[in-house]
Amino acid sequence: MTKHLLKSEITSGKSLKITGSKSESNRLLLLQALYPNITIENLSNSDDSQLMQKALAGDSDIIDIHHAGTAMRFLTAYYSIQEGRQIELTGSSRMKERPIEVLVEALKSLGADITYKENEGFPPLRINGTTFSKSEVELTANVSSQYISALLLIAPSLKNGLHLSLKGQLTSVPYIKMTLRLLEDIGVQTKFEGNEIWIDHLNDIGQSKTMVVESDWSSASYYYSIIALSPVGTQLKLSSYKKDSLQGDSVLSELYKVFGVVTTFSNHNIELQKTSEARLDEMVKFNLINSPDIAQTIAVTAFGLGLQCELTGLHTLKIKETDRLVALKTELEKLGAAITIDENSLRLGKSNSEVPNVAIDTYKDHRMAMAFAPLALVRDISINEAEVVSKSYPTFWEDLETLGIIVK
Ligand SMILES: O=C(O)C1=C[C@@H](OP(=O)(O)O)[C@@H](O)[C@H](O)C1
Ligand SMILES: C=C(OP(=O)(O)O)C(=O)O
Repeated sequence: MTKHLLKSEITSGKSLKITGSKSESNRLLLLQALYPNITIENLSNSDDSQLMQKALAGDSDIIDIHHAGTAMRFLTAYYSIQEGRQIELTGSSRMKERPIEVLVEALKSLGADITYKENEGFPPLRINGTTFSKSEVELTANVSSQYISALLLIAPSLKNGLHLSLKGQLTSVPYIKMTLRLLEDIGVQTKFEGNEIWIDHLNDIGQSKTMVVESDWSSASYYYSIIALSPVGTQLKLSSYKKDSLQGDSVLSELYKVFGVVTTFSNHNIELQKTSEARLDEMVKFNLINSPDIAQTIAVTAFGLGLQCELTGLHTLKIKETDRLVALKTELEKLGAAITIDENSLRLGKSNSEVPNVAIDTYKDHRMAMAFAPLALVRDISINEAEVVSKSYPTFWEDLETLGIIVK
């Protein structure tokens, strides 16, 4: 379905409650399956978290996790240690193109029994659950941090815990730290020094423990963009957020200052306010190696404001829901932007922003749809296959309408 967004202003002073973090939720769901005394509050209502929850609750021997990357990686590790259980883990056609070899080889070196059903190095996988014989593992850390988090999540269930040696440059480090913080919160001893991580065994977590998921910062990015593209003085409140976040994307509160957006934390809310115009002569430069999921939002904000920008640290973008570098270039160019990309970066030059009637293609990528929607603050814009947003944020379009954006 295509959504047509008419050029609109939002009503200042509104509040929205954003669903729980998909990353925290998927980690906690896996930990809950291993340690049933965990109760989760503010769980994400995203498709990805529902798929994860359904997989863990069922006893099917074929599990299809569709488009959910974290679920694919975390469940690969989980089923590897479910002794006696034999499953096939599969996903969407795009999932079958997203590499998983680094994780599978690491698990196999620990004793896992996993085979590739179609192409070497890619889902679908056949997993025969077993008991691991080893507790030391080495793996490449520059492809996806999800492989590392997957191993960390099952590590306390292993008889002797786990020692991981990470090779190469680490990518998406805040997601590794999020996993470690959640493990610590349920009572697991962890140590992360240089490129080495040690996780102790934990038999059970004792008394029941309630874990409250903070709302999703990646979802908040679209509102940072909306406020950045709004007139000075416009305000918006989002809940439930905290200053000491586990989510690396909370760096938004710093990064968006350059676009004139100031964040105030109070009482589990963040208030975003546009306080000044962004300077048109400034080239915005960010390295997003720690927060790859907000690259699309930032590129589109800069374009909407008529700013030039240079984003680096983007080498993981090409193996996400789509090749996000190519998708951004193609769609921003339709709007008149001057874009160059390479393996690791994107440069937005001076653009011709007078192009009328553009429909943005989303390539089955929720973040393509949501990143381009804020352009409705400065122009009419259509978004194709708009339903893709449900991967992480099912009520996105309704929430935009609540703010006053006209969506048809
Ligand atoms: O662990 C996680 O929850 C995630 C890690 C990141 O992936 P990479 O480590 O592959 O960059 C991020 O892009 C993804 O949306 C969620
Ligand atoms: C990359 C993402 O998710 P995943 O890797 O879990 O599919 C995302 O949500 O932007």
